[in-house]
Amino acid sequence: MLTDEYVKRVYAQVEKRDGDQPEFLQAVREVFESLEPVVEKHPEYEKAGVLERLVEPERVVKFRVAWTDDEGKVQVNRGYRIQFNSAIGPYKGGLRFHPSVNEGVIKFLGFEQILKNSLTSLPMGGGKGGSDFDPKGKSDAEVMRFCQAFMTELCRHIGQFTDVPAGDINVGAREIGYLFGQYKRIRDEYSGVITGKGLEFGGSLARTEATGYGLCYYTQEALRVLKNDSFEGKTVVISGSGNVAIFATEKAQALGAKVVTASDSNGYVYDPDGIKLDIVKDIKLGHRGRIKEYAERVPGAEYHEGCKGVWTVPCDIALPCATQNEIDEESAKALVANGCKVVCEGANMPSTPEAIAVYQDNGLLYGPAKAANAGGVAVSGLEMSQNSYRLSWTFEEVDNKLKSIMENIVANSLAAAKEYGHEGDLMLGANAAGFVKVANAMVAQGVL
Ligand SMILES: NC(=O)C1=CN([C@@H]2O[C@H](COP(=O)(O)OP(=O)(O)OC[C@H]3O[C@@H](n4cnc5c(N)ncnc54)[C@H](OP(=O)(O)O)[C@@H]3O)[C@@H](O)[C@H]2O)C=CC1
Ligand SMILES: O=C(O)CCC(=O)C(=O)O
Repeated sequence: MLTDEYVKRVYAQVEKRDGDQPEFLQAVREVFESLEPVVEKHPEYEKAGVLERLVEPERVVKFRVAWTDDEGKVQVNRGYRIQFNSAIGPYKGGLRFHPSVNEGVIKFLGFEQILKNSLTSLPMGGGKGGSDFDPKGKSDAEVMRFCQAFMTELCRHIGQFTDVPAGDINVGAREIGYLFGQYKRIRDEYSGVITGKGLEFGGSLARTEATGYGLCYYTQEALRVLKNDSFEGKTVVISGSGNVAIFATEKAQALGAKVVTASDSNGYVYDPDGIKLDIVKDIKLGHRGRIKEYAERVPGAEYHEGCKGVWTVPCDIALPCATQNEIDEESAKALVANGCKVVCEGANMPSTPEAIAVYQDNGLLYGPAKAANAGGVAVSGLEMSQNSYRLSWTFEEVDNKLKSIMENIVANSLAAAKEYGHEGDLMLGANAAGFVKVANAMVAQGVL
Protein backbone atom coordinates (compact mmCIF):
# COMPACT_ATOMS: atom_id res chain seq x y z
CA MET A 1 0.00 0.00 0.00
CA LEU A 2 1.30 3.44 -0.91
CA THR A 3 1.02 5.94 1.96
CA ASP A 4 3.35 8.86 1.21
CA GLU A 5 1.40 11.72 -0.42
CA TYR A 6 4.06 12.56 -3.00
CA VAL A 7 4.51 8.92 -4.05
CA LYS A 8 0.74 8.38 -4.20
CA ARG A 9 0.23 11.48 -6.35
CA VAL A 10 2.89 10.49 -8.88
CA TYR A 11 1.67 6.91 -9.03
CA ALA A 12 -1.91 8.10 -9.66
CA GLN A 13 -0.57 10.14 -12.57
CA VAL A 14 1.20 7.07 -14.00
CA GLU A 15 -2.01 5.04 -13.67
CA LYS A 16 -3.91 7.75 -15.52
CA ARG A 17 -1.38 8.08 -18.33
CA ASP A 18 -0.22 4.48 -18.70
CA GLY A 19 -3.17 2.47 -17.40
CA ASP A 20 -3.01 0.27 -20.49
CA GLN A 21 0.55 -0.89 -19.67
CA PRO A 22 0.10 -3.41 -16.82
CA GLU A 23 3.73 -4.58 -16.67
CA PHE A 24 4.99 -1.00 -16.47
CA LEU A 25 2.51 -0.14 -13.70
CA GLN A 26 3.59 -3.26 -11.80
CA ALA A 27 7.27 -2.32 -12.02
CA VAL A 28 6.66 1.30 -10.98
CA ARG A 29 4.44 0.33 -8.06
CA GLU A 30 6.99 -2.14 -6.68
CA VAL A 31 9.72 0.48 -6.83
CA PHE A 32 7.53 3.22 -5.38
CA GLU A 33 6.55 1.05 -2.41
CA SER A 34 10.24 0.77 -1.57
CA LEU A 35 10.95 4.45 -2.11
CA GLU A 36 8.54 5.90 0.43
CA PRO A 37 11.09 6.06 3.27
CA VAL A 38 13.67 7.45 0.83
CA VAL A 39 11.63 10.39 -0.44
CA GLU A 40 10.45 11.12 3.10
CA LYS A 41 14.09 11.50 4.14
CA HIS A 42 15.01 13.54 1.03
CA PRO A 43 12.48 16.34 0.44
CA GLU A 44 14.79 17.70 -2.27
CA TYR A 45 13.63 14.88 -4.55
CA GLU A 46 10.03 16.09 -4.48
CA LYS A 47 11.15 19.68 -4.97
CA ALA A 48 13.07 18.65 -8.08
CA GLY A 49 10.18 16.49 -9.37
CA VAL A 50 12.43 13.44 -9.47
CA LEU A 51 9.71 10.76 -9.35
CA GLU A 52 7.57 12.49 -12.00
CA ARG A 53 10.60 12.61 -14.30
CA LEU A 54 11.82 9.10 -13.46
CA VAL A 55 8.62 7.46 -14.73
CA GLU A 56 8.58 9.35 -18.01
CA PRO A 57 11.05 8.06 -20.65
CA GLU A 58 13.35 10.71 -22.08
CA ARG A 59 12.52 9.38 -25.53
CA VAL A 60 10.34 6.63 -27.04
CA VAL A 61 11.30 5.51 -30.52
CA LYS A 62 8.75 3.31 -32.28
CA PHE A 63 9.26 2.23 -35.86
CA ARG A 64 8.17 -0.01 -38.70
CA VAL A 65 10.44 -2.94 -39.55
CA ALA A 66 9.65 -4.25 -43.04
CA TRP A 67 11.50 -7.30 -44.33
CA THR A 68 11.05 -10.12 -46.82
CA ASP A 69 10.63 -13.76 -45.79
CA ASP A 70 12.05 -16.78 -47.64
CA GLU A 71 8.89 -17.03 -49.78
CA GLY A 72 9.39 -13.45 -50.95
CA LYS A 73 6.44 -12.19 -48.89
CA VAL A 74 6.72 -8.81 -47.21
CA GLN A 75 6.47 -8.96 -43.41
CA VAL A 76 6.02 -5.99 -41.10
CA ASN A 77 6.97 -5.90 -37.42
CA ARG A 78 7.12 -3.13 -34.84
CA GLY A 79 10.44 -1.99 -33.43
CA TYR A 80 11.02 -0.06 -30.21
CA ARG A 81 13.85 1.68 -28.41
CA ILE A 82 12.96 3.38 -25.17
CA GLN A 83 15.67 5.72 -23.94
CA PHE A 84 14.50 5.99 -20.38
CA ASN A 85 17.05 7.82 -18.30
CA SER A 86 20.55 9.14 -19.03
CA ALA A 87 21.32 10.80 -15.67
CA ILE A 88 24.31 8.59 -14.88
CA GLY A 89 25.46 7.45 -18.31
CA PRO A 90 24.49 6.59 -21.87
CA TYR A 91 21.26 4.59 -22.20
CA LYS A 92 22.08 0.90 -21.78
CA GLY A 93 19.92 -2.20 -21.98
CA GLY A 94 19.03 -5.14 -24.14
CA LEU A 95 16.84 -5.81 -27.15
CA ARG A 96 14.07 -8.42 -26.92
CA PHE A 97 12.54 -10.15 -29.95
CA HIS A 98 9.33 -11.89 -28.88
CA PRO A 99 5.69 -11.81 -30.04
CA SER A 100 4.66 -10.52 -26.59
CA VAL A 101 6.72 -7.32 -26.98
CA ASN A 102 4.77 -4.06 -26.88
CA GLU A 103 5.45 -0.55 -25.62
CA GLY A 104 4.41 -1.38 -22.03
CA VAL A 105 6.70 -4.42 -21.84
CA ILE A 106 9.68 -2.45 -23.14
CA LYS A 107 8.83 0.38 -20.72
CA PHE A 108 8.82 -1.92 -17.70
CA LEU A 109 12.14 -3.40 -18.78
CA GLY A 110 13.66 0.04 -19.42
CA PHE A 111 12.43 1.36 -16.09
CA GLU A 112 13.94 -1.60 -14.22
CA GLN A 113 17.16 -1.09 -16.14
CA ILE A 114 17.63 2.45 -14.72
CA LEU A 115 17.99 1.21 -11.15
CA LYS A 116 19.73 -2.04 -12.11
CA ASN A 117 22.44 -0.22 -14.01
CA SER A 118 22.89 2.19 -11.14
CA LEU A 119 23.38 -0.76 -8.75
CA THR A 120 26.30 -2.06 -10.82
CA SER A 121 28.20 1.13 -9.88
CA LEU A 122 29.16 1.58 -13.54
CA PRO A 123 28.21 4.73 -15.48
CA MET A 124 25.20 3.48 -17.46
CA GLY A 125 21.75 4.99 -17.89
CA GLY A 126 18.65 2.92 -18.56
CA GLY A 127 17.11 1.87 -21.86
CA LYS A 128 15.53 -1.13 -23.54
CA GLY A 129 14.24 -2.07 -26.97
CA GLY A 130 13.01 -4.85 -29.14
CA SER A 131 10.36 -6.04 -31.49
CA ASP A 132 7.32 -8.31 -31.71
CA PHE A 133 9.30 -10.36 -34.26
CA ASP A 134 9.39 -14.08 -33.39
CA PRO A 135 12.62 -15.76 -34.51
CA LYS A 136 11.21 -19.22 -33.70
CA GLY A 137 10.97 -21.28 -36.87
CA LYS A 138 12.64 -18.60 -39.00
CA SER A 139 15.67 -19.43 -41.15
CA ASP A 140 19.05 -17.79 -40.49
CA ALA A 141 18.56 -15.75 -43.67
CA GLU A 142 15.20 -14.45 -42.44
CA VAL A 143 16.65 -13.55 -39.04
CA MET A 144 19.50 -11.73 -40.80
CA ARG A 145 17.15 -9.75 -43.05
CA PHE A 146 15.00 -8.85 -40.06
CA CYS A 147 18.02 -7.72 -38.00
CA GLN A 148 19.32 -5.64 -40.90
CA ALA A 149 15.94 -3.96 -41.36
CA PHE A 150 15.66 -3.34 -37.60
CA MET A 151 19.14 -1.78 -37.40
CA THR A 152 18.58 0.34 -40.51
CA GLU A 153 16.23 2.45 -38.41
CA LEU A 154 17.75 1.90 -34.97
CA CYS A 155 21.21 3.09 -36.06
CA ARG A 156 19.96 6.71 -36.19
CA HIS A 157 19.25 6.65 -32.48
CA ILE A 158 22.18 4.79 -30.92
CA GLY A 159 25.94 5.25 -30.60
CA GLN A 160 28.78 4.33 -28.27
CA PHE A 161 28.31 7.57 -26.29
CA THR A 162 24.52 7.83 -26.46
CA ASP A 163 22.79 4.46 -26.34
CA VAL A 164 24.37 1.00 -26.30
CA PRO A 165 21.96 -1.94 -26.80
CA ALA A 166 22.68 -5.63 -26.09
CA GLY A 167 20.78 -8.93 -26.13
CA ASP A 168 17.77 -10.17 -24.17
CA ILE A 169 15.17 -12.85 -24.92
CA ASN A 170 15.79 -14.30 -28.41
CA VAL A 171 18.63 -11.89 -29.10
CA GLY A 172 21.85 -13.85 -28.73
CA ALA A 173 25.18 -14.12 -30.50
CA ARG A 174 23.65 -14.65 -33.96
CA GLU A 175 21.36 -11.61 -33.78
CA ILE A 176 24.02 -9.36 -32.16
CA GLY A 177 26.39 -10.23 -35.01
CA TYR A 178 23.87 -9.27 -37.68
CA LEU A 179 22.88 -6.08 -35.82
CA PHE A 180 26.50 -4.98 -35.33
CA GLY A 181 27.36 -5.74 -38.95
CA GLN A 182 24.51 -3.60 -40.24
CA TYR A 183 25.37 -0.69 -37.90
CA LYS A 184 28.98 -0.79 -39.12
CA ARG A 185 27.89 -0.91 -42.76
CA ILE A 186 25.48 2.02 -42.55
CA ARG A 187 27.44 4.28 -40.18
CA ASP A 188 30.87 3.28 -41.51
CA GLU A 189 32.05 3.21 -37.93
CA TYR A 190 33.70 0.44 -35.90
CA SER A 191 32.78 1.16 -32.31
CA GLY A 192 31.41 -0.48 -29.19
CA VAL A 193 27.87 0.50 -30.10
CA ILE A 194 26.42 -2.80 -28.94
CA THR A 195 27.54 -5.33 -26.32
CA GLY A 196 27.45 -9.10 -26.29
CA LYS A 197 29.52 -9.05 -29.47
CA GLY A 198 31.48 -12.06 -30.72
CA LEU A 199 34.99 -12.32 -29.30
CA GLU A 200 36.46 -11.75 -32.78
CA PHE A 201 34.86 -8.32 -33.10
CA GLY A 202 35.07 -6.61 -29.74
CA GLY A 203 33.11 -8.85 -27.40
CA SER A 204 34.15 -9.47 -23.81
CA LEU A 205 35.09 -12.82 -22.39
CA ALA A 206 32.51 -13.91 -19.78
CA ARG A 207 29.67 -11.75 -21.17
CA THR A 208 27.86 -14.89 -22.33
CA GLU A 209 28.10 -16.40 -18.86
CA ALA A 210 27.67 -13.15 -16.93
CA THR A 211 23.97 -13.01 -16.07
CA GLY A 212 23.73 -16.63 -14.92
CA TYR A 213 27.08 -16.61 -13.11
CA GLY A 214 26.28 -13.22 -11.57
CA LEU A 215 22.94 -14.53 -10.32
CA CYS A 216 24.75 -17.33 -8.49
CA TYR A 217 27.44 -15.02 -7.08
CA TYR A 218 24.67 -12.75 -5.77
CA THR A 219 22.71 -15.69 -4.28
CA GLN A 220 25.83 -17.22 -2.72
CA GLU A 221 26.77 -13.89 -1.12
CA ALA A 222 23.24 -13.20 0.17
CA LEU A 223 23.13 -16.72 1.61
CA ARG A 224 26.50 -16.20 3.27
CA VAL A 225 25.68 -12.83 4.81
CA LEU A 226 22.07 -13.43 5.80
CA LYS A 227 21.98 -17.16 6.56
CA ASN A 228 25.59 -18.22 7.00
CA ASP A 229 24.87 -20.77 4.27
CA SER A 230 25.80 -21.57 0.64
CA PHE A 231 24.77 -23.50 -2.50
CA GLU A 232 26.66 -26.57 -1.29
CA GLY A 233 24.37 -29.61 -1.13
CA LYS A 234 21.22 -27.66 -2.07
CA THR A 235 18.54 -28.75 -4.53
CA VAL A 236 17.85 -26.00 -7.05
CA VAL A 237 14.92 -25.49 -9.41
CA ILE A 238 15.69 -23.33 -12.46
CA SER A 239 13.18 -22.27 -15.13
CA GLY A 240 14.09 -21.51 -18.73
CA SER A 241 16.83 -23.05 -20.82
CA GLY A 242 18.20 -19.98 -22.54
CA ASN A 243 21.27 -17.90 -21.86
CA VAL A 244 20.55 -17.01 -18.23
CA ALA A 245 19.25 -20.45 -17.21
CA ILE A 246 22.12 -22.38 -18.80
CA PHE A 247 24.87 -20.40 -17.11
CA ALA A 248 23.03 -20.18 -13.79
CA THR A 249 22.84 -23.99 -13.90
CA GLU A 250 26.54 -24.22 -14.73
CA LYS A 251 27.61 -22.00 -11.82
CA ALA A 252 25.14 -23.45 -9.29
CA GLN A 253 26.51 -26.91 -10.11
CA ALA A 254 30.09 -25.65 -9.77
CA LEU A 255 29.18 -24.28 -6.33
CA GLY A 256 28.01 -27.72 -5.20
CA ALA A 257 24.25 -27.60 -5.83
CA LYS A 258 22.09 -30.14 -7.63
CA VAL A 259 19.94 -28.45 -10.29
CA VAL A 260 16.97 -30.69 -11.08
CA THR A 261 14.93 -28.81 -13.72
CA ALA A 262 15.08 -26.94 -17.01
CA SER A 263 12.12 -25.58 -19.00
CA ASP A 264 10.99 -23.73 -22.09
CA SER A 265 7.66 -22.21 -23.06
CA ASN A 266 6.23 -25.68 -23.84
CA GLY A 267 7.09 -27.55 -20.67
CA TYR A 268 9.73 -28.61 -18.14
CA VAL A 269 12.04 -31.51 -17.47
CA TYR A 270 12.75 -32.95 -14.04
CA ASP A 271 15.93 -34.95 -13.61
CA PRO A 272 16.21 -36.27 -10.04
CA ASP A 273 19.89 -37.10 -10.63
CA GLY A 274 20.72 -33.54 -11.64
CA ILE A 275 20.50 -31.83 -15.02
CA LYS A 276 23.18 -32.88 -17.53
CA LEU A 277 24.08 -29.46 -18.84
CA ASP A 278 26.02 -30.68 -21.87
CA ILE A 279 22.77 -32.18 -23.16
CA VAL A 280 20.79 -28.98 -22.54
CA LYS A 281 23.52 -27.00 -24.31
CA ASP A 282 23.46 -29.40 -27.25
CA ILE A 283 19.66 -29.08 -27.54
CA LYS A 284 19.40 -25.32 -27.05
CA LEU A 285 22.72 -23.90 -28.26
CA GLY A 286 23.53 -26.70 -30.71
CA HIS A 287 20.32 -26.94 -32.72
CA ARG A 288 17.69 -24.63 -31.15
CA GLY A 289 15.60 -27.68 -30.13
CA ARG A 290 12.85 -28.08 -27.53
CA ILE A 291 13.56 -29.10 -23.92
CA LYS A 292 11.29 -32.15 -24.33
CA GLU A 293 14.20 -33.78 -26.19
CA TYR A 294 16.13 -33.93 -22.89
CA ALA A 295 13.75 -36.54 -21.45
CA GLU A 296 14.01 -38.55 -24.68
CA ARG A 297 17.80 -38.64 -24.32
CA VAL A 298 18.29 -39.00 -20.55
CA PRO A 299 17.00 -42.15 -18.82
CA GLY A 300 15.17 -41.35 -15.59
CA ALA A 301 14.29 -37.77 -16.58
CA GLU A 302 10.63 -36.77 -16.86
CA TYR A 303 9.02 -34.26 -19.24
CA HIS A 304 5.84 -32.39 -18.27
CA GLU A 305 3.80 -30.20 -20.60
CA GLY A 306 3.25 -26.60 -19.40
CA CYS A 307 5.86 -24.45 -17.71
CA LYS A 308 4.08 -23.62 -14.44
CA GLY A 309 4.55 -27.10 -13.00
CA VAL A 310 8.27 -26.46 -12.57
CA TRP A 311 7.43 -24.56 -9.34
CA THR A 312 5.85 -27.67 -7.80
CA VAL A 313 9.19 -29.51 -7.79
CA PRO A 314 10.61 -29.68 -4.22
CA CYS A 315 13.73 -27.54 -3.78
CA ASP A 316 15.77 -25.43 -1.38
CA ILE A 317 16.46 -22.64 -3.87
CA ALA A 318 14.43 -21.40 -6.87
CA LEU A 319 16.05 -19.34 -9.64
CA PRO A 320 13.42 -18.17 -12.16
CA CYS A 321 15.30 -17.50 -15.41
CA ALA A 322 12.62 -17.42 -18.13
CA THR A 323 10.29 -14.42 -18.24
CA GLN A 324 8.09 -11.88 -16.42
CA ASN A 325 5.34 -13.00 -14.04
CA GLU A 326 6.22 -16.67 -14.39
CA ILE A 327 5.68 -17.20 -10.62
CA ASP A 328 2.20 -16.26 -9.43
CA GLU A 329 0.72 -16.56 -5.94
CA GLU A 330 -0.24 -20.21 -6.41
CA SER A 331 3.24 -21.15 -7.63
CA ALA A 332 4.88 -19.22 -4.78
CA LYS A 333 2.72 -21.10 -2.29
CA ALA A 334 3.70 -24.41 -3.93
CA LEU A 335 7.38 -23.47 -3.61
CA VAL A 336 6.98 -22.67 0.08
CA ALA A 337 4.94 -25.82 0.75
CA ASN A 338 7.70 -27.91 -0.87
CA GLY A 339 10.51 -26.48 1.25
CA CYS A 340 11.90 -23.62 -0.82
CA LYS A 341 13.76 -21.06 1.32
CA VAL A 342 15.37 -18.86 -1.30
CA VAL A 343 14.13 -17.17 -4.50
CA CYS A 344 16.64 -15.11 -6.48
CA GLU A 345 15.54 -13.77 -9.86
CA GLY A 346 17.49 -14.26 -13.08
CA ALA A 347 14.60 -13.16 -15.30
CA ASN A 348 13.25 -9.61 -15.18
CA MET A 349 10.22 -9.29 -12.85
CA PRO A 350 9.47 -13.05 -12.82
CA SER A 351 7.39 -12.84 -9.62
CA THR A 352 3.96 -11.24 -9.42
CA PRO A 353 3.37 -8.86 -6.48
CA GLU A 354 1.24 -11.58 -4.85
CA ALA A 355 4.10 -14.07 -5.17
CA ILE A 356 6.51 -11.59 -3.55
CA ALA A 357 4.07 -11.17 -0.67
CA VAL A 358 4.12 -14.96 -0.18
CA TYR A 359 7.94 -14.95 -0.03
CA GLN A 360 7.90 -12.11 2.48
CA ASP A 361 5.16 -13.59 4.66
CA ASN A 362 7.10 -16.86 4.86
CA GLY A 363 10.52 -15.35 5.55
CA LEU A 364 12.18 -16.48 2.31
CA LEU A 365 15.45 -14.94 1.24
CA TYR A 366 14.24 -12.96 -1.78
CA GLY A 367 16.75 -11.46 -4.25
CA PRO A 368 14.93 -9.14 -6.68
CA ALA A 369 15.77 -9.19 -10.38
CA LYS A 370 17.27 -5.73 -10.70
CA ALA A 371 19.96 -6.74 -8.21
CA ALA A 372 20.29 -10.47 -8.77
CA ASN A 373 20.49 -10.38 -12.58
CA ALA A 374 22.62 -7.22 -12.87
CA GLY A 375 25.69 -9.28 -13.77
CA GLY A 376 24.83 -9.27 -17.47
CA VAL A 377 24.68 -5.54 -17.86
CA ALA A 378 27.65 -5.15 -15.52
CA VAL A 379 29.84 -7.18 -17.87
CA SER A 380 28.33 -5.25 -20.78
CA GLY A 381 29.69 -2.16 -19.00
CA LEU A 382 33.06 -3.89 -18.77
CA GLU A 383 32.83 -4.68 -22.51
CA MET A 384 32.32 -0.97 -23.15
CA SER A 385 35.43 -0.18 -21.10
CA GLN A 386 37.50 -2.74 -23.00
CA ASN A 387 36.24 -1.34 -26.33
CA SER A 388 37.24 2.17 -25.27
CA TYR A 389 40.68 1.00 -24.19
CA ARG A 390 40.99 -1.14 -27.34
CA LEU A 391 42.08 -4.13 -25.27
CA SER A 392 40.70 -7.40 -23.90
CA TRP A 393 40.81 -8.65 -20.35
CA THR A 394 41.15 -12.37 -19.60
CA PHE A 395 38.16 -14.48 -18.58
CA GLU A 396 39.46 -14.56 -14.99
CA GLU A 397 39.83 -10.76 -14.83
CA VAL A 398 36.28 -10.17 -16.02
CA ASP A 399 34.84 -12.97 -13.88
CA ASN A 400 36.58 -11.60 -10.75
CA LYS A 401 35.24 -8.11 -11.44
CA LEU A 402 31.76 -9.58 -11.96
CA LYS A 403 31.94 -11.45 -8.65
CA SER A 404 32.98 -8.38 -6.72
CA ILE A 405 30.27 -6.25 -8.40
CA MET A 406 27.61 -8.79 -7.35
CA GLU A 407 28.96 -8.95 -3.80
CA ASN A 408 28.93 -5.15 -3.63
CA ILE A 409 25.31 -5.12 -4.81
CA VAL A 410 24.38 -7.34 -1.86
CA ALA A 411 26.36 -5.12 0.54
CA ASN A 412 24.98 -1.85 -0.84
CA SER A 413 21.41 -3.17 -0.85
CA LEU A 414 21.70 -4.28 2.77
CA ALA A 415 23.27 -0.97 3.80
CA ALA A 416 20.45 0.99 2.14
CA ALA A 417 17.80 -1.31 3.67
CA LYS A 418 19.28 -0.59 7.09
CA GLU A 419 19.54 3.14 6.46
CA TYR A 420 15.85 3.33 5.56
CA GLY A 421 14.66 1.19 8.47
CA HIS A 422 14.12 -2.17 6.76
CA GLU A 423 17.14 -4.20 7.81
CA GLY A 424 17.69 -7.36 5.75
CA ASP A 425 15.18 -6.41 3.02
CA LEU A 426 17.09 -6.97 -0.23
CA MET A 427 14.23 -5.67 -2.37
CA LEU A 428 13.77 -2.35 -0.61
CA GLY A 429 17.53 -2.00 -0.34
CA ALA A 430 18.11 -2.58 -4.07
CA ASN A 431 15.42 -0.09 -5.06
CA ALA A 432 16.68 2.52 -2.60
CA ALA A 433 20.38 2.13 -3.38
CA GLY A 434 19.79 2.16 -7.15
CA PHE A 435 17.45 5.13 -6.93
CA VAL A 436 19.48 7.48 -4.71
CA LYS A 437 22.42 7.66 -7.13
CA VAL A 438 20.14 8.40 -10.10
CA ALA A 439 18.04 10.87 -8.10
CA ASN A 440 21.09 12.80 -6.90
CA ALA A 441 22.39 13.02 -10.47
CA MET A 442 19.00 14.24 -11.68
CA VAL A 443 18.84 16.93 -8.99
CA ALA A 444 22.41 18.05 -9.75
CA GLN A 445 21.77 18.30 -13.50
CA GLY A 446 18.69 20.51 -13.16
CA VAL A 447 15.20 20.13 -14.53
CA LEU A 448 15.54 18.19 -17.82
N1 LIG B 1 20.55 -12.26 -21.44
C1 LIG B 1 20.88 -11.44 -20.46
O1 LIG B 1 22.04 -11.03 -20.32
C2 LIG B 1 19.87 -11.02 -19.46
C3 LIG B 1 18.59 -11.53 -19.46
N2 LIG B 1 17.73 -11.20 -18.45
C4 LIG B 1 16.39 -11.75 -18.40
O2 LIG B 1 16.47 -13.17 -18.24
C5 LIG B 1 15.33 -13.79 -18.83
C6 LIG B 1 15.79 -14.84 -19.83
O3 LIG B 1 16.57 -14.19 -20.83
P1 LIG B 1 17.60 -15.00 -21.74
O4 LIG B 1 18.02 -16.24 -21.08
O5 LIG B 1 18.61 -14.02 -22.20
O6 LIG B 1 16.69 -15.34 -22.99
P2 LIG B 1 16.73 -16.60 -23.97
O7 LIG B 1 15.99 -16.20 -25.17
O8 LIG B 1 18.12 -17.08 -24.11
O9 LIG B 1 15.93 -17.72 -23.15
C7 LIG B 1 14.65 -17.47 -22.69
C8 LIG B 1 14.13 -18.73 -22.04
O10 LIG B 1 12.89 -18.44 -21.40
C9 LIG B 1 11.84 -19.19 -22.01
N3 LIG B 1 10.65 -18.33 -22.15
C10 LIG B 1 10.55 -17.19 -22.85
N4 LIG B 1 9.30 -16.71 -22.79
C11 LIG B 1 8.62 -17.57 -22.03
C12 LIG B 1 7.28 -17.63 -21.58
N5 LIG B 1 6.39 -16.68 -21.91
N6 LIG B 1 6.94 -18.67 -20.77
C13 LIG B 1 7.84 -19.63 -20.44
N7 LIG B 1 9.12 -19.62 -20.84
C14 LIG B 1 9.50 -18.61 -21.62
C15 LIG B 1 12.36 -19.55 -23.38
O11 LIG B 1 11.65 -20.67 -23.90
P3 LIG B 1 11.24 -20.68 -25.47
O12 LIG B 1 12.51 -20.93 -26.20
O13 LIG B 1 10.24 -21.78 -25.57
O14 LIG B 1 10.64 -19.33 -25.78
C16 LIG B 1 13.82 -19.82 -23.06
O15 LIG B 1 14.00 -21.08 -22.48
C17 LIG B 1 14.50 -12.65 -19.43
O16 LIG B 1 13.57 -12.22 -18.46
C18 LIG B 1 15.54 -11.55 -19.63
O17 LIG B 1 14.96 -10.26 -19.66
C19 LIG B 1 18.11 -10.36 -17.44
C20 LIG B 1 19.35 -9.81 -17.41
C21 LIG B 1 20.30 -10.01 -18.47
O1 LIG C 1 23.78 -6.13 -21.26
C1 LIG C 1 22.97 -5.23 -21.36
O2 LIG C 1 23.20 -4.13 -21.81
C2 LIG C 1 21.54 -5.42 -20.93
C3 LIG C 1 21.17 -6.71 -20.32
C4 LIG C 1 19.70 -6.66 -20.08
O3 LIG C 1 18.94 -6.50 -21.02
C5 LIG C 1 19.16 -6.73 -18.75
O4 LIG C 1 19.89 -6.50 -17.78
O5 LIG C 1 17.94 -7.00 -18.60
